Amino acid sequence: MKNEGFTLRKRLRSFKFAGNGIRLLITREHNAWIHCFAAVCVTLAGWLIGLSSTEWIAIVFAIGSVLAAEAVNSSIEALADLVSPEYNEAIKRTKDLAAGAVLILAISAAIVGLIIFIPKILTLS
Ligand SMILES: Nc1ncnc2c1ncn2[C@@H]1O[C@H](COP(=O)(O)OP(=O)(O)OP(=O)(O)O)[C@@H](O)[C@H]1O
Repeated sequence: MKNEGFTLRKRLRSFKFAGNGIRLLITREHNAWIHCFAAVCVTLAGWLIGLSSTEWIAIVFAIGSVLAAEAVNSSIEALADLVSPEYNEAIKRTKDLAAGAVLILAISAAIVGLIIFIPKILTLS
């Protein structure tokens, strides 16, 4: 918490906390399960169909962006629930905006997937 000096040990500890955040996302957040399932399906499809390096870069960024947004959304929800468990208009706006950010990235990721996969699927048939 305090701004103490730089040490490698503390930086490594930060990685451990971040890893715990990823573990919480994957084990506790139901929406993240859906994103992970979609990510596994897209990765398998990409592997079977055969994607170029550029296409993999787009897919990896799309998957990473959605999961990262879901993690931020979940952390905002957790904080909001702590600050105001009772109904509050500002909390509603905050949660809806955070959820909207996830939806924007999920739609963008779906469009990226369609742009990459549709031409390949059409040439298969
Ligand atoms: N304290 C609150 N005050 C006002 N509105 C709230 C409050 N808590 C939740 N909401 C409304 O309910 C919606 C869903 O909130 P919730 O925290 O259940 O998120 P969720 O998207 O269902 O996430 P999860 O499925 O991970 O629990 C919010 O987007 C918001 O519109």
